[in-house]
Amino acid sequence: MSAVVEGTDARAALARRVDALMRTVPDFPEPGIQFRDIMPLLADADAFAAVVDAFAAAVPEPVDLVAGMEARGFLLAAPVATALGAGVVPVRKAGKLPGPVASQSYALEYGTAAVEVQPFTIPDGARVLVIDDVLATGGTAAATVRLLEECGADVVGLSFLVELEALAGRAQLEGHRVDALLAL
Ligand SMILES: O=P(O)(O)OC[C@H]1O[C@H](OP(=O)(O)OP(=O)(O)O)[C@H](O)[C@@H]1O
Ligand SMILES: Nc1ncnc2[nH]cnc12
Repeated sequence: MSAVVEGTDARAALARRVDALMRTVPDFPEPGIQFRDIMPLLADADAFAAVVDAFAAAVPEPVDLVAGMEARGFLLAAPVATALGAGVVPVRKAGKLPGPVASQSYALEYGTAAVEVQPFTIPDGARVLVIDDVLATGGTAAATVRLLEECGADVVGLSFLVELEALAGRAQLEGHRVDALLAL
Protein backbone atom coordinates (compact mmCIF):
# COMPACT_ATOMS: atom_id res chain seq x y z
CA MET A 1 0.00 0.00 0.00
CA SER A 2 1.31 3.48 -0.87
CA ALA A 3 0.57 6.63 1.10
CA VAL A 4 0.79 10.05 -0.55
CA VAL A 5 2.09 12.80 1.71
CA GLU A 6 1.26 16.28 0.47
CA GLY A 7 0.13 18.80 3.08
CA THR A 8 1.99 19.88 6.19
CA ASP A 9 -0.51 18.07 8.47
CA ALA A 10 0.18 14.81 6.66
CA ARG A 11 3.91 15.47 6.87
CA ALA A 12 3.67 16.16 10.61
CA ALA A 13 1.68 12.97 11.07
CA LEU A 14 4.29 11.03 9.13
CA ALA A 15 7.06 12.57 11.23
CA ARG A 16 5.27 11.35 14.38
CA ARG A 17 4.96 7.91 12.83
CA VAL A 18 8.65 7.83 11.97
CA ASP A 19 9.45 8.91 15.52
CA ALA A 20 7.30 6.11 16.95
CA LEU A 21 8.90 3.48 14.71
CA MET A 22 12.54 4.46 15.34
CA ARG A 23 14.52 3.03 18.25
CA THR A 24 17.01 4.97 20.30
CA VAL A 25 19.83 2.66 21.37
CA PRO A 26 22.10 4.02 24.10
CA ASP A 27 25.88 3.54 23.84
CA PHE A 28 25.92 2.18 20.27
CA PRO A 29 28.28 1.81 18.48
CA GLU A 30 30.33 3.54 21.21
CA PRO A 31 29.70 4.72 24.78
CA GLY A 32 27.88 8.05 24.84
CA ILE A 33 26.21 7.73 21.43
CA GLN A 34 22.40 7.69 21.35
CA PHE A 35 21.99 5.67 18.16
CA ARG A 36 18.83 6.34 16.11
CA ASP A 37 17.89 3.02 14.55
CA ILE A 38 15.62 3.28 11.47
CA MET A 39 15.39 -0.47 10.76
CA PRO A 40 11.87 -0.91 12.23
CA LEU A 41 10.67 1.89 9.95
CA LEU A 42 12.18 0.18 6.90
CA ALA A 43 10.46 -3.06 7.89
CA ASP A 44 7.04 -1.37 7.98
CA ALA A 45 5.91 -1.49 4.31
CA ASP A 46 3.30 1.25 4.60
CA ALA A 47 5.44 3.65 6.62
CA PHE A 48 8.43 3.09 4.32
CA ALA A 49 6.29 3.80 1.24
CA ALA A 50 4.96 6.96 2.88
CA VAL A 51 8.48 8.14 3.68
CA VAL A 52 9.61 7.58 0.07
CA ASP A 53 6.55 9.53 -1.17
CA ALA A 54 7.29 12.35 1.29
CA PHE A 55 10.92 12.60 0.19
CA ALA A 56 9.88 12.73 -3.47
CA ALA A 57 7.09 15.27 -2.83
CA ALA A 58 9.46 17.64 -1.00
CA VAL A 59 11.77 18.10 -4.00
CA PRO A 60 10.88 21.44 -5.62
CA GLU A 61 12.75 21.01 -8.91
CA PRO A 62 13.71 18.29 -11.38
CA VAL A 63 16.75 16.19 -10.50
CA ASP A 64 18.92 13.99 -12.69
CA LEU A 65 20.52 11.91 -9.94
CA VAL A 66 19.92 11.02 -6.30
CA ALA A 67 23.06 10.45 -4.25
CA GLY A 68 22.74 8.20 -1.18
CA MET A 69 25.38 7.67 1.46
CA GLU A 70 26.54 4.20 2.48
CA ALA A 71 24.89 2.30 3.90
CA ARG A 72 21.54 3.47 5.22
CA GLY A 73 21.32 6.29 2.69
CA PHE A 74 21.29 3.71 -0.12
CA LEU A 75 18.03 2.28 1.18
CA LEU A 76 16.29 5.64 0.88
CA ALA A 77 18.03 7.07 -2.19
CA ALA A 78 17.18 4.21 -4.55
CA PRO A 79 13.38 4.22 -4.16
CA VAL A 80 13.26 8.04 -4.10
CA ALA A 81 15.29 8.14 -7.32
CA THR A 82 12.85 5.76 -8.98
CA ALA A 83 9.91 7.88 -7.77
CA LEU A 84 11.54 10.99 -9.27
CA GLY A 85 12.61 9.35 -12.53
CA ALA A 86 16.26 9.91 -11.62
CA GLY A 87 19.35 7.73 -11.48
CA VAL A 88 21.30 6.78 -8.34
CA VAL A 89 24.84 7.67 -7.28
CA PRO A 90 26.06 5.49 -4.40
CA VAL A 91 28.39 7.52 -2.16
CA ARG A 92 30.58 4.79 -0.71
CA LYS A 93 33.08 4.50 2.09
CA ALA A 94 36.70 4.41 0.89
CA GLY A 95 37.93 1.33 -0.94
CA LYS A 96 34.55 -0.10 -1.97
CA LEU A 97 34.24 1.24 -5.52
CA PRO A 98 36.42 0.23 -8.48
CA GLY A 99 38.22 3.26 -9.87
CA PRO A 100 38.61 5.80 -11.05
CA VAL A 101 37.14 7.39 -7.91
CA ALA A 102 37.00 10.87 -6.42
CA SER A 103 37.46 10.99 -2.63
CA GLN A 104 36.80 13.28 0.36
CA SER A 105 37.73 12.72 4.05
CA TYR A 106 35.45 13.70 6.92
CA ALA A 107 34.97 13.43 10.70
CA LEU A 108 32.03 11.40 12.03
CA GLU A 109 30.27 11.64 15.42
CA TYR A 110 32.17 8.43 16.16
CA GLY A 111 35.40 8.27 14.17
CA THR A 112 36.72 9.40 10.80
CA ALA A 113 36.14 8.13 7.29
CA ALA A 114 36.28 9.03 3.62
CA VAL A 115 33.58 8.95 0.96
CA GLU A 116 34.03 8.14 -2.71
CA VAL A 117 32.07 8.23 -5.96
CA GLN A 118 32.83 7.28 -9.54
CA PRO A 119 33.03 10.67 -11.28
CA PHE A 120 32.26 9.22 -14.70
CA THR A 121 28.70 8.45 -13.50
CA ILE A 122 28.05 12.18 -12.90
CA PRO A 123 27.60 14.27 -16.05
CA ASP A 124 28.90 17.84 -15.79
CA GLY A 125 26.15 20.07 -14.38
CA ALA A 126 23.94 17.14 -13.31
CA ARG A 127 21.30 18.23 -10.79
CA VAL A 128 21.86 15.99 -7.78
CA LEU A 129 19.69 15.50 -4.69
CA VAL A 130 21.55 14.09 -1.66
CA ILE A 131 19.67 11.72 0.67
CA ASP A 132 20.64 10.12 3.97
CA ASP A 133 18.84 8.77 7.01
CA VAL A 134 20.49 10.86 9.74
CA LEU A 135 22.04 14.35 9.78
CA ALA A 136 24.23 14.39 12.89
CA THR A 137 27.45 16.46 12.86
CA GLY A 138 27.03 17.04 9.13
CA GLY A 139 30.50 15.69 8.36
CA THR A 140 29.24 13.00 5.99
CA ALA A 141 26.83 15.31 4.20
CA ALA A 142 29.34 18.16 3.87
CA ALA A 143 31.99 15.79 2.49
CA THR A 144 29.42 14.40 0.07
CA VAL A 145 28.53 17.89 -1.18
CA ARG A 146 32.24 18.73 -1.63
CA LEU A 147 32.77 15.46 -3.46
CA LEU A 148 29.81 15.87 -5.81
CA GLU A 149 30.66 19.51 -6.57
CA GLU A 150 34.27 18.55 -7.26
CA CYS A 151 32.84 16.10 -9.82
CA GLY A 152 30.92 18.91 -11.53
CA ALA A 153 27.48 18.26 -10.02
CA ASP A 154 24.94 20.92 -9.12
CA VAL A 155 23.75 19.87 -5.63
CA VAL A 156 20.13 21.05 -5.60
CA GLY A 157 19.36 20.02 -2.03
CA LEU A 158 19.78 17.54 0.79
CA SER A 159 16.99 15.50 2.38
CA PHE A 160 17.20 13.58 5.64
CA LEU A 161 14.82 11.42 7.58
CA VAL A 162 16.11 12.63 10.94
CA GLU A 163 18.11 15.70 11.96
CA LEU A 164 19.85 15.61 15.35
CA GLU A 165 19.60 19.34 16.02
CA ALA A 166 21.99 19.45 18.99
CA LEU A 167 24.84 18.36 16.71
CA ALA A 168 24.29 21.37 14.41
CA GLY A 169 25.05 19.53 11.16
CA ARG A 170 22.92 22.00 9.21
CA ALA A 171 25.53 24.70 9.84
CA GLN A 172 27.95 22.75 7.63
CA LEU A 173 25.52 22.86 4.74
CA GLU A 174 25.01 26.60 4.43
CA GLY A 175 23.95 27.72 0.98
CA HIS A 176 22.08 24.48 0.32
CA ARG A 177 18.41 23.58 0.73
CA VAL A 178 18.24 21.17 3.68
CA ASP A 179 15.06 19.25 4.44
CA ALA A 180 14.48 16.87 7.38
CA LEU A 181 11.26 15.02 8.05
CA LEU A 182 11.89 14.77 11.78
CA ALA A 183 14.04 16.97 14.03
CA LEU A 184 15.19 15.50 17.36
O1 LIG B 1 26.25 13.81 10.21
P1 LIG B 1 27.34 12.82 10.56
O2 LIG B 1 27.90 13.03 11.92
O3 LIG B 1 28.38 12.72 9.50
O4 LIG B 1 26.65 11.38 10.66
C1 LIG B 1 25.66 10.93 9.79
C2 LIG B 1 26.07 9.66 9.09
O5 LIG B 1 26.33 8.63 10.05
C3 LIG B 1 25.56 7.48 9.69
O6 LIG B 1 26.27 6.65 8.84
P2 LIG B 1 27.46 5.71 9.30
O7 LIG B 1 28.74 6.35 8.89
O8 LIG B 1 27.29 5.34 10.73
O9 LIG B 1 27.30 4.47 8.34
P3 LIG B 1 26.20 3.32 8.12
O10 LIG B 1 25.03 3.94 7.39
O11 LIG B 1 26.95 2.36 7.27
O12 LIG B 1 25.78 2.76 9.46
C4 LIG B 1 24.37 8.05 8.98
O13 LIG B 1 23.73 7.08 8.15
C5 LIG B 1 24.96 9.18 8.19
O14 LIG B 1 25.49 8.75 6.94
N1 LIG C 1 23.30 9.13 16.74
C1 LIG C 1 23.26 8.57 15.53
N2 LIG C 1 22.33 7.65 15.24
C2 LIG C 1 22.29 7.07 14.00
N3 LIG C 1 23.14 7.37 13.03
C3 LIG C 1 24.07 8.28 13.29
N4 LIG C 1 25.04 8.79 12.53
C4 LIG C 1 25.73 9.68 13.25
N5 LIG C 1 25.23 9.78 14.49
C5 LIG C 1 24.17 8.91 14.52
